[in-house]
Amino acid sequence: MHPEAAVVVDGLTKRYGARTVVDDVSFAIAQGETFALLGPNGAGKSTTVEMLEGFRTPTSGTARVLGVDPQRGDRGWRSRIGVVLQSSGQAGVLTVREILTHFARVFPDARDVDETIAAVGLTEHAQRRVSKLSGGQQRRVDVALGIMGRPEVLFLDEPTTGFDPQARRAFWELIRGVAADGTTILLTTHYLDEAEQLADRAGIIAGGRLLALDEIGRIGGAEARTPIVRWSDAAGRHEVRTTEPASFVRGLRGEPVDLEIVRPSLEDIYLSMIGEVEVDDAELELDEVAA
Ligand SMILES: Nc1ncnc2c1ncn2[C@@H]1O[C@H](COP(=O)(O)OP(=O)(O)OP(=O)(O)O)[C@@H](O)[C@H]1O
Repeated sequence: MHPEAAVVVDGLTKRYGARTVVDDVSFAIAQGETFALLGPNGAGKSTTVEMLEGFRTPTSGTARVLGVDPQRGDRGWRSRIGVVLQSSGQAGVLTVREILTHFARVFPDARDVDETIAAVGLTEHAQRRVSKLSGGQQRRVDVALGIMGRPEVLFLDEPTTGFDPQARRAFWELIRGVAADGTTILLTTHYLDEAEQLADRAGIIAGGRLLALDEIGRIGGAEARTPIVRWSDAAGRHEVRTTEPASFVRGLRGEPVDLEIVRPSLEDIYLSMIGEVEVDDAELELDEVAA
């Protein structure tokens, strides 16, 4: 179906009892592509990623990573995959260099330990115990471990949670470098600017269902990105959506107060999509209560 794709997900579904947390999700990620999975808390992002990593068993549907069913991935397959889980469980008593040196031995073609430490900005802390690092610094250790084995496919589950803005930008640079080397990346994040900075394409998931799947600049379609003109006058605040904002503004009389032209951001589009699902779910719950 997608002979060249690094990741193929087809009808992937995960149920816990009567609850469907991933609901018939399908997408493919081409080799070398960076793909972002976006969605609110509890949407099913981590569950999807963990099925691709082979850590959870799908209820139905199929997943292939580098052509292999993750449930059947052997050590050879695993050495081609890099994983940064949502929550880390690093051995705190080891120093940054010790833990990376230890993991470097596991991979057939590991990166140089000190280069990797430098890439994640931890050179100054290389001799410190991981338990003594800040949350954001510990997260960088997780990222270092994820890229250590030069993976062909890298899974990053909320990699920059707890990073300060400077560290986040440094991380983006690092990931751009990893992507430029040809690595396929699946990223989950709550930071829409992070997705815009890094991803070629994105999927938006809510309530386990994939709501949108497109190039990052096209999510929501052209309609959703139509510019908005806002201004005030004696009658109040006005808002008009138009594909020709300049002509529209020229047609306004006098000097409109607080005039602005905005192009809806990915965040605006995302929030309106998620809002619709939440309204649907709320209606469903009300129906259930009424029934
Ligand atoms: N082992 C489990 N048993 C039952 N329900 C589970 C289990 N693991 C996850 N869930 C539920 O599945 C849903 C999806 O969880 P998941 O962690 O995939 O969401 P997420 O999109 O990654 O959210 P977040 O952004 O908060 O990390 C949640 O409602 C969660 O409570």
